[in-house]
Amino acid sequence: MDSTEQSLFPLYEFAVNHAGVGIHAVNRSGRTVIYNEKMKLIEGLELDEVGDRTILELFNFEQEESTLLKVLQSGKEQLNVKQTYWNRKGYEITTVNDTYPVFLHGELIGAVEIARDVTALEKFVLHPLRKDSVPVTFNQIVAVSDEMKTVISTAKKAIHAKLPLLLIGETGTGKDLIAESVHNELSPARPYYSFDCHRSDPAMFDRLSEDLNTLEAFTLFCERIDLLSLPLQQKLYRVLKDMEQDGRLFIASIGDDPVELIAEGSLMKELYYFFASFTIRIPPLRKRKEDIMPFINSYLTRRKKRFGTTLEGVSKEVEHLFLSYDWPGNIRELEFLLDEISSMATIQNSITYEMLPLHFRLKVDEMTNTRIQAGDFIVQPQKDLLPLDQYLREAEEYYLQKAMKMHNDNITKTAQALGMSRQNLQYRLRKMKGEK
Ligand SMILES: Nc1ncnc2c1ncn2[C@@H]1O[C@H](COP(=O)(O)OP(=O)(O)OP(=O)(O)O)[C@@H](O)[C@H]1O
Repeated sequence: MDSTEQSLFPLYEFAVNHAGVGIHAVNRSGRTVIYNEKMKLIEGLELDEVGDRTILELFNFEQEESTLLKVLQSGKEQLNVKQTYWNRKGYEITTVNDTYPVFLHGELIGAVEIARDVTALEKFVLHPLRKDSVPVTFNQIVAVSDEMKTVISTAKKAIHAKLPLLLIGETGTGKDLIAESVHNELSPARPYYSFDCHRSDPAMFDRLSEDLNTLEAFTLFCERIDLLSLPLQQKLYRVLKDMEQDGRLFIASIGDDPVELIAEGSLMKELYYFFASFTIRIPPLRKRKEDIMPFINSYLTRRKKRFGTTLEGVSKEVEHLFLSYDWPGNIRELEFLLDEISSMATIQNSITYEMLPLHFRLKVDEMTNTRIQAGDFIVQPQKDLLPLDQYLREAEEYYLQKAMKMHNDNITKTAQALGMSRQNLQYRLRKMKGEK
């Protein structure tokens, strides 16, 4: 390297450190070599913490979740990947990342990730009812399907019983809304505490008991207790046991079947029993598609009232797509999509296919093009052969879908039948749905 190039280094360094996007570069073996100021802010780390660690040591990533590692392994760029994860301080972060492999003389020497922080934006768009600062009540919950009607009527029974309540459901199914509605129906005047287990550290448990023990009556909602480590679950259990008394209502939520969570060691049995006097299972949206259109109508009406937008409905084609799609992120995913569409709409009355964001169109196109049939795997002289990779991928997808169906979508049983770990099966299913 000549001295002119060397003299440019301080300029490069300055530019990298003052860039408005996070920049993280790793070398061929995954060790961090560049980590700029903005990345430090996004990920809540100090530079000396980054030191000489690999990214797997730095974050609570599963190996397959890190885009930097994926790019190092594949040598292919990954653009516009949305990633939500928890950094080492336990804060939830959402970024949109572009990750590139870097080659020198044709040889891969590392990878660079450029991250835009959208955490604040996500939080804002993901809680529109709270955005309106209207206290959440059962009236705001869309419940047209029989399944959701049962959820609401059971929640109302739990209010009368005044017993702890456990809400079980995938992410985005509305557990938070139900907890808040229960509280507001029972006694809106008393304090409501929502304790976000994703983001808590041991010190927060001491604060929780200090703050709450001074109060006679309150509602405490512990959100996603299954995301706490077992030692912190034990700590929470002890804090809660000390707090139990009349006038205090405890609600918790978990993201998966409790029997499975206990069996795999992610949920402490005693903590489960503490909350399980009443349990309510909120089915995923794909199992109650009757709620999709009513939710869209209620969303558009609310938006029209608030922002004077013109959108009033969706075209037949879009309705058909929405009803065929599986909504792995449940109502939250649908709401997020509607936020995206309505913020781009100008004078339209109806959401048409052309107004759907590209990422969603790609997902549904893939879904409609790849309904794989058993016959697709029969080798016939009149049919072109598929490349082996594609054939194996499609065969795997077909086989997993069948296996899941045979076991009523139960991950543990399907994984057992297929002789693989639950995590491995979940990873393959996520990959199949196109989630990163
Ligand atoms: N039945 C519903 N009616 C109206 N809005 C809903 C309904 N279900 C969910 N939502 C909306 O979807 C979003 C996600 O809901 P919520 O935060 O309650 O999900 P959650 O099950 O608690 O998810 P997580 O487990 O990720 O915390 C919220 O913005 C809420 O407004």
